[in-house]
Amino acid sequence: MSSLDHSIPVPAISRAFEVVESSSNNKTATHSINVNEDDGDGVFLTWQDLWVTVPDGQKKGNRSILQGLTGYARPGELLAIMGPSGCGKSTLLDALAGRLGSNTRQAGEILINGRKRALAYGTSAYVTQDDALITTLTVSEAVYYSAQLQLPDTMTKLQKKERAEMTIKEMGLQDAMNTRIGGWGAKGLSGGQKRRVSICIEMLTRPKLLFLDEPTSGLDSAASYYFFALNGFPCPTLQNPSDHFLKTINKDFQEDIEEGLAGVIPTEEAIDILTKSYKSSDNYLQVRSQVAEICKAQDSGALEKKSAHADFLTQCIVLTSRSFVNMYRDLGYYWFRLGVYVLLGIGLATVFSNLGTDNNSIQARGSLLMFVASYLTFMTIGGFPSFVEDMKVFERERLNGHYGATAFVFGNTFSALPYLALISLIPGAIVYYLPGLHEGYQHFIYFVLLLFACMLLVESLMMIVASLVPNYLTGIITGAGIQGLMILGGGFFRLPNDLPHPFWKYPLYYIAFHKYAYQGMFKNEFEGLKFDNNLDGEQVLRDKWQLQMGYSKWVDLAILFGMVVFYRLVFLGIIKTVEKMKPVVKAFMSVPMKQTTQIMENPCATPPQEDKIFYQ
Ligand SMILES: Nc1ncnc2c1ncn2[C@@H]1O[C@H](COP(=O)(O)OP(=O)(O)OP(=O)(O)O)[C@@H](O)[C@H]1O
Repeated sequence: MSSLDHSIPVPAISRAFEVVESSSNNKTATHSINVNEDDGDGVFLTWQDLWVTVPDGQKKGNRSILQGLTGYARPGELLAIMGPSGCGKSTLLDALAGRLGSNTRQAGEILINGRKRALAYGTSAYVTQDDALITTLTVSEAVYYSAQLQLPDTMTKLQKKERAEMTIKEMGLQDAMNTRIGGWGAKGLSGGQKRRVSICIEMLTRPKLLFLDEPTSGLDSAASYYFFALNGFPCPTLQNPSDHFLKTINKDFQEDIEEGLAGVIPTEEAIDILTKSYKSSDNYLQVRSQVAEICKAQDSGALEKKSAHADFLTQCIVLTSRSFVNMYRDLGYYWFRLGVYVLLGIGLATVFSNLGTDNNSIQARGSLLMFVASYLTFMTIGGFPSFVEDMKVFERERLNGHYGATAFVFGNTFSALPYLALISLIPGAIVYYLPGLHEGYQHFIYFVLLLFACMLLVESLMMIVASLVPNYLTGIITGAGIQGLMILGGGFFRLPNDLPHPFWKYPLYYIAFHKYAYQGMFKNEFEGLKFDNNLDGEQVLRDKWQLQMGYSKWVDLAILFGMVVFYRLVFLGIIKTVEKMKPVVKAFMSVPMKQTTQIMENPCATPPQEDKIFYQ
């Protein structure tokens, strides 16, 4: 049996509890590290004199979040970290898991089995505070899709399904298996159940080391009880020990506490007493000697390399299928847009009814086509919130190494194609046939293909925006702003020869996809048409719309599809670059601490050692 099997159910997270060391701020923490039972090749994690600082915007120096922490976690143990909000629990967990933000500086030593090394895929897993889950999936779907992605292809589909079901049961979620996770606007699982789904997904590979940021837990802390009692802060009878300890060291509500909750000693003083006492206690010495012992004993300890996850093709297929189901169930992704497009199509058809072939119809046809190529495609930004949600799930799964960025881009692109085809075809047919645009099914097919390419392009553009600005409001404004500029420079509102040369003509007119969309649509519409006074369509294209007539409408369409590929590659490039740059920025930021200005929050804190190595 895998070592993990003993520690799966969530209640186990709150059963064992040990404070290894309080920080120099004297704040213990509530997050947990679950280290699995030793089966001979378990993971020993030690950290010594761990410092993390961030730039302090106001004081132009650095602010220490963690100050000289030392501790250890052994296989088969569950370690919970407690403390008031904002004291640095997540930061400690991030530092131990090698996930600190790029603006942080880290010093100290974090060792795995006595050595500085990165954890191989499947050896550790991290469950963050936010449950970034696909809300439209049921529990069993979410876990099974994840099993297909994470588990190697040497396992059959049935085995993966069994592993998923077993893990769901181990997490006590069997009654909610067919319940959708739910989110905004659609209640599904409770907050605690969502946490368990997140944990369940990370348990699938049976990691040896599990980092849990705020699992639901009540704490049992006999050890800490005596820690505190000896220093003059005994836990009153009938009071939850963990509540008492947190109240004692919580500076945020100091006044209330001083008014009688914790006695007469001010919080700062209490923290000071506890810090000094801890630093001179046997416990502290024991922790340090334990760390030294572990490092010595495990110095040559090999870390088993876990088997690989599903191969690239499986990842692409599973991600496409998962994304397809999500898009189908998420009304905001395409269905709502389809409804609005149909209404707009009917609106356009009535405004531009009976176009005819008189000279007035030239302007009317141009305006109708421009509206379709610009405004209908512009509305694709309505799907932005769904893209952002997708990106959040991707980021979580990517950080945990579930699959590669290329597979994600592949899945996201291919799952969207059928929906985009549908929302191009149905409203496209209404807009095309009701007003009476150029007769002939070949013209209609071209029109729909071009609309499809434009929709795909705007989606690709918005994915790029989502990867750079993962915030609904700023993302939508950014996307709208970029498209607004492109529409202006596309050669309709100001004809190509009249566009001011700097910026608008060179380069914007040639970069904006609207140029190719207008040109393709206009050629498709006007070529072959005859208007009153024997005016032919080609003449209109050349003289009125100032189009470049040296190449066919199919070239415009090909350029648009080429742009789609280019945009998607840019999207992939951004994701990969951000991933690659993060460790570089982190390494750059991780300069020895003595070179930085310390803003010491606690006078008892010992300064960090200059020659410590930084953990990645
Ligand atoms: N990358 C960062 N840049 C700037 N400040 C940071 C960064 N990471 C953490 N902090 C700050 O460090 C402090 C500790 O944050 P952290 O999230 O570790 O606290 P926490 O104990 O986990 O809190 P909570 O229990 O509320 O989640 C906070 O004041 C936070 O604003």
